[in-house]
Amino acid sequence: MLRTERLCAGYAGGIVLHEVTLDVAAGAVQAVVGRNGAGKSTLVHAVAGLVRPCGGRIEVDGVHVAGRQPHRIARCGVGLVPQGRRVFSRLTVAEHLALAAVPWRAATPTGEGWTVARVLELLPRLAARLRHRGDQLSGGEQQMLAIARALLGQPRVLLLDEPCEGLAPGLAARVRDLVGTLARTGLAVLLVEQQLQHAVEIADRIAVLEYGRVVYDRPADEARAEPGRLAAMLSVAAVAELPAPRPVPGSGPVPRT
Ligand SMILES: Nc1ncnc2c1ncn2[C@@H]1O[C@H](COP(=O)(O)OP(=O)(O)OP(=O)(O)O)[C@@H](O)[C@H]1O
Repeated sequence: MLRTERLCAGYAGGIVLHEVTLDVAAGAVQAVVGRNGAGKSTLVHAVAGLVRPCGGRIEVDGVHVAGRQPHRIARCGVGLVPQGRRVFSRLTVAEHLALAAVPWRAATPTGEGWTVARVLELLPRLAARLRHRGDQLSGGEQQMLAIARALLGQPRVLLLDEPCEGLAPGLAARVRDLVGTLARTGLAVLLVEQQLQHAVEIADRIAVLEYGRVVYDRPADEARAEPGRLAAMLSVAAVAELPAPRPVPGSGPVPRT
């Protein structure tokens, strides 16, 4: 669904991403972990069109999108949940959702488009906050709103830049559950995470970015079997073992978050 091939991107100060090749299948979560400044946000921004690539390819469902304007890439089915949520402090939840809704866009992989009603069914907490302004929401509610906004763009590829950053552990776990649930609707999810432990709970594959290069990219099961190697790559304290995948219901009703 999403493929970056030898993708290079950077800023006036120099190249940050060096020949990054990743494949994210529909229904799968590809986590990208790395230290501060490794280039994780640059990767997400390059895919979304916010940073112009200087080499390589970005394909969404086989269509080469690198270099297109962000709104055109969004129309190709790429949704971004940016780092720090970026909700508007003066707009209400209802106003955010109304602005984000694009019902004319192609349906999601399951054939069902995301409507405001469907999003609120998935995120009932937002339904109870419709009249609240962005600056009246908790961090977790803002994150839910940022995800809701991205879903209303009818993405087939969802880019999440550190969605659990700054959230209390319980809320962060709920966001991770939600990400797993969304992947199981058929979305291809590219999840940028600093916390290795968080990434392995929901990822199908784990890649490590080091100085803008992919130095590791394996199925999550293999990554879980070699926690020491990953910890060394990320220069984090040795982890005795990594958590098992979170059980995400594959069938039955969508859990409420
Ligand atoms: N707008 C920008 N202009 C110039 N340089 C930038 C810009 N944004 C990021 N950089 C630089 O690019 C490099 C990679 O930054 P990036 O934000 O992609 O890393 P990251 O892995 O997401 O880090 P973090 O985990 O701290 O968010 C850093 O050296 C950073 O200073």
